[in-house]
Amino acid sequence: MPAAESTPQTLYDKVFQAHIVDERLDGTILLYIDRHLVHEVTSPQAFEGLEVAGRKVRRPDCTLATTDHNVPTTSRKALKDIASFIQEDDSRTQCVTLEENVKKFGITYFGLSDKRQGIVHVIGPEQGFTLPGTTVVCGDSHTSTHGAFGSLAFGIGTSEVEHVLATQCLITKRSKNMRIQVDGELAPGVSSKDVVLHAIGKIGTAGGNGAVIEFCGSVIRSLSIEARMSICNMSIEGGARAGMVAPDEVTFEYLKGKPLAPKYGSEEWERAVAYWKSLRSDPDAKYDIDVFIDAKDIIPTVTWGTSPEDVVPITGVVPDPETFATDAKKAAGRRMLEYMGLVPGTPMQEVEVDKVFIGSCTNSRIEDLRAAALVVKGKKIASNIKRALVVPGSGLVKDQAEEEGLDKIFVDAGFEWREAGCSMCLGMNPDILSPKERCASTSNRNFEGRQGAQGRTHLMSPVMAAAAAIVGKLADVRKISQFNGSPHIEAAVAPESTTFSGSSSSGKAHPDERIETDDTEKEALADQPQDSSPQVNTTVTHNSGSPAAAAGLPKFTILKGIAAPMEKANIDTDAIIPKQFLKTIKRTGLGTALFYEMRFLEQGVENPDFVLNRKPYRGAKILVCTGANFGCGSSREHAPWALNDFGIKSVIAPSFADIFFNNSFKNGMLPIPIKNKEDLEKVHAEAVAGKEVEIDLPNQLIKDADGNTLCSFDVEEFRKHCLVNGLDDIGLTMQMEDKIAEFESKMTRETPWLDGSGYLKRKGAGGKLAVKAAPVPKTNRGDVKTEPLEW
Ligand SMILES: CC(C)[C@H](C(=O)O)[C@@H](O)C(=O)O
Ligand code: SF4
Repeated sequence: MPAAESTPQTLYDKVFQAHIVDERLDGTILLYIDRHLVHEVTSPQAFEGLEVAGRKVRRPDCTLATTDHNVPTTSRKALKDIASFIQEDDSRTQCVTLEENVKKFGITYFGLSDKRQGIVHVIGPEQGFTLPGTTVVCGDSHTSTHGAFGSLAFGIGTSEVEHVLATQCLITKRSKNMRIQVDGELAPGVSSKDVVLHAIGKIGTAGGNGAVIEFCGSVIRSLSIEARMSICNMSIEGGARAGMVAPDEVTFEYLKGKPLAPKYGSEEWERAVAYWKSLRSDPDAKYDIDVFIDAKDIIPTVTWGTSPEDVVPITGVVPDPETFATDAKKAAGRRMLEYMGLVPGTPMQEVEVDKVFIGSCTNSRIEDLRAAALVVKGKKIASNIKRALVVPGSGLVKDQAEEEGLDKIFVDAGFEWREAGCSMCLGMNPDILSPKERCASTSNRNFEGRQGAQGRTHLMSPVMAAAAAIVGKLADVRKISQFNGSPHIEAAVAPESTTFSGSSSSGKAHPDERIETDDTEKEALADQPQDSSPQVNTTVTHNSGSPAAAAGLPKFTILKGIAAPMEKANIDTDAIIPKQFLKTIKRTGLGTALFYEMRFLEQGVENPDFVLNRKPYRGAKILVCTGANFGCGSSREHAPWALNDFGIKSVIAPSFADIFFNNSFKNGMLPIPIKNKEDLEKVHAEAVAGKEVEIDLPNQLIKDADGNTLCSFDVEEFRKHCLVNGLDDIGLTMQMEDKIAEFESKMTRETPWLDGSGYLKRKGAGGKLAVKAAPVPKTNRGDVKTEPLEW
């Protein structure tokens, strides 16, 4: 177990410190990853990279895969295999490719015929795969969800997925410590979703940039694990790398009997709990940013705009952009209201709704469904509601809800009761909004086009979405339901069978308890696609000759070219590349989809006003954006791939979202944060004038077309070293094999419960793994053979 440090540490410091494999003088850290979740959207290119390089998955026992984003949520009664079940070609290809990859690389996989399939952030906790004090990653921004257990959990891009698959490590830096303390008591009808929406409204979508947020205070302590997950889930919407809650009795109680947690009552369980109890911030620990929220200031909250920070209490009105602080904010506000079809001053409760979506990794767990069912019970959805969907987060949640009779309550009220998946949260599957349709949604992002092109999303809690379905407008749930306290706290307890009409509750406390621990390995392996199985579409092949996979990273030294100006703040990765283009299994060819919604009018006609459609910006190599928080939202590496493919190799902006920033470097691109307004304005002016700009990375200078220096910039030494030399950091990390193996031996001694104690036993625990024997990379993605032993 990690030794106690003398200086007071935060929860984040403790977990981070315990996972350091190696640290360079410049603060670059090789961090060990305990748990890796994999889904079909962000993994195909990573597996392809492994294959091309002849690398293996280092820790199949610590890797868990499922399909969630692309899967239809219609009945699976007729399911034979995924290849025949998914109609849409690209969605099918991604899912089939994942099945091929899990088979090829020996990874535990929950497919559509497995009750444990579901949204990746629902199934990890449900299985006890997520444990306190662990590092958890996934190629998905909402990995922050798992921080509710006191784990350090964060989203990564596809290149990092490949890095973790190959090395079980990541190259990273320390984050800042941020604390959000919520004290007091939640008022009746106020959910944990309201807490997090309120917090994001307060700090803004860039408020947590570069930081890990620890949520604490009496309100957080009073919440169930599921309610804490909803809060940590949306830390990413507050710009943070991760969100964490210190593990406590509530956490331990949740983990009892989970298939992949240490066996309850065993000596290992006792050891684990003793360690988990040490994972709380020391009394004098210092935070870089402190935020206090009084619970009495939180009432049911909804969003009005197209960014999660655009929140308003349900009792409020649509804000007037003319009252906003700056011209840029006024302009952004006007655009949002136009997009959302809203008029300033309209009471929020007068806004009519077309569709209702209860689901997503934020709010699709059993307590969410129980809470929404309490509101809906015995009522009917309003006649203007075109569709109301309830999409459980996993097959096990669905089963549990059905045992409690919740499905009947929803169906009787007019809701559709669906199968597990991401569904209308981002509409990569058939569940989408039509243009201009307005949705009351329990998901986490209200970006333009998120739930369907031109769709209008209002974020809210499950009980508020249920109320909107009943009233037909955004509604204050407190007016139609009686609450004794926070809905989440009430719903944490399984109802008696009499509580819900039609319930046949068997008294089982939690969905996953239905799987006998002894059978877990058998069950997991039973769902692995078999070699002879017709469900693997053999027409899907890995193109090992793919130029993208084999081309390597070009060296970045001097970049000179046209710079395109942009002014908008919070340009999210959904805007950089919308969801319909994520269904590729390649890294290339995405340039045509770049800024798709802004760049093209209806029917693919170019928007003549969009900067990249104008001369000379069609050939831009650089983007200069004066708005902050560029690349926020999803972890999709498709965003830098699209920029790169278009020809843009560097983005200059006041600040960047963390995952986009990382992803850019992994593709040989240079994101340059320039905080100094005057400096940024000088570069922006050159861009507006349509002149060339020169970026000199070795000297860290930005110059005008005549070679005059406009400003200097900062870049981390290690990142610069990799860019200038075109280095493949996977190869560099693999040269650290001895240190990684030594670290793993230590972990096996100190935290043995993390060694794949569940479905797949670790092969050769404590020793060196197959990675040493892997053939020398065929790829030239970096000069791994000639570089010194340094990373
Ligand atoms: C597809 C994936 C990269 C993405 C994410 O990272 O968040 C998705 O889950 C989303 O919610 O936009
Ligand atoms: S945010 Fe939505 S799309 Fe992304 S993982 Fe969660 S449910 Fe899936």
